[in-house]
Amino acid sequence: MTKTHEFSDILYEIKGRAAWITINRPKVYNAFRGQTLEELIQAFQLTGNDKGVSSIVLTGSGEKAFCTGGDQSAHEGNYDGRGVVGLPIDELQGLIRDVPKPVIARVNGFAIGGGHVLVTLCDLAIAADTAKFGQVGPKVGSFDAGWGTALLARIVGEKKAREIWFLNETYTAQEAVAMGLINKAVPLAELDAAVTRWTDTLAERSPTALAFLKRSFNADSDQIRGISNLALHAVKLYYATEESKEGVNAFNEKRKPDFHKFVD
Ligand SMILES: CC(C)(COP(=O)(O)OP(=O)(O)OC[C@H]1O[C@@H](n2cnc3c(N)ncnc32)[C@H](O)[C@@H]1OP(=O)(O)O)[C@@H](O)C(=O)NCCC(=O)NCCSC(=O)c1cc(O)c2ccccc2c1O
Repeated sequence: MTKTHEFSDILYEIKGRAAWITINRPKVYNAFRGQTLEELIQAFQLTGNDKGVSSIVLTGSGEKAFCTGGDQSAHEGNYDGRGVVGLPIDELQGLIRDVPKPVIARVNGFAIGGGHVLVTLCDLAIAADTAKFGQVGPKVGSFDAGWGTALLARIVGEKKAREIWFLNETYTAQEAVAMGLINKAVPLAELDAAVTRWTDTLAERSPTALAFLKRSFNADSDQIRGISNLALHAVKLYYATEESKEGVNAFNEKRKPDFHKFVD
């Protein structure tokens, strides 16, 4: 059975025992603005309370992007919504951790910036072999530290995590499997079938056992929440600087940033 709910920036569908949450802003490569995060938060709350749902699939619409993080066209010193930096991103990230059901990232294209952090936070991740992964913070005047750095380091190792954040290269789906960031890469045409195999399997498992297992994994890394919170307030201060604004402006003007004129 497929049930749907009405949103503007996302799609929310129940397929069998799985909730599929799709960021639906393909023109900006599924970047999120304040409204997108409000809707994602609502959708995760809906699924959390739905006893008929065994697992949650988070994805992006189209074939270009899973999610490219904050919408840079809605970023003027701060983003356009509520919360510390104009995005209630800490609430969404907390919900992905706290919802007592496995969350699967279905990575259909670029997972960049805040989109990369979402993949890091999801319990499982499966990607099309065309997907690309990477961090851009120091290129665009931002950083999403805490879950984005410390949890990433637990997953891929310290050296790799530092490489990802400092050099801002993009990585293929195969490379993401090799570093442990995602579980599996499959041809794009087989992505939905592969995700559905996992959601069908999860639907056969004991929901209570899954919930306790998720909580047990979380308990071991939950102090990272404090680092994330601290970093979010640090980013707010950073966004007020000309150095950060140079990164956002350069991305929107499609040019290379020149950060050194602000720090030399
Ligand atoms: C994803 C890319 C590597 C793709 O590059 P490519 O060259 O293939 O394509 P284009 O660059 O031309 O992009 C196509 C098209 O999409 C638009 N677009 C892509 N990403 C965004 C975006 N994030 N916001 C707005 N628009 C976007 C692009 O402008 C093009 O539109 P046209 O109309 O010209 O066709 C590359 O696009 C890329 O690197 N994108 C990422 C850009 C980025 O800066 N992302 C935000 C990083 S910061 C962040 O995500 C973030 C989020 C948080 O929630 C935080 C919370 C707390 C602290 C920090 C946070 C934070 O840093």
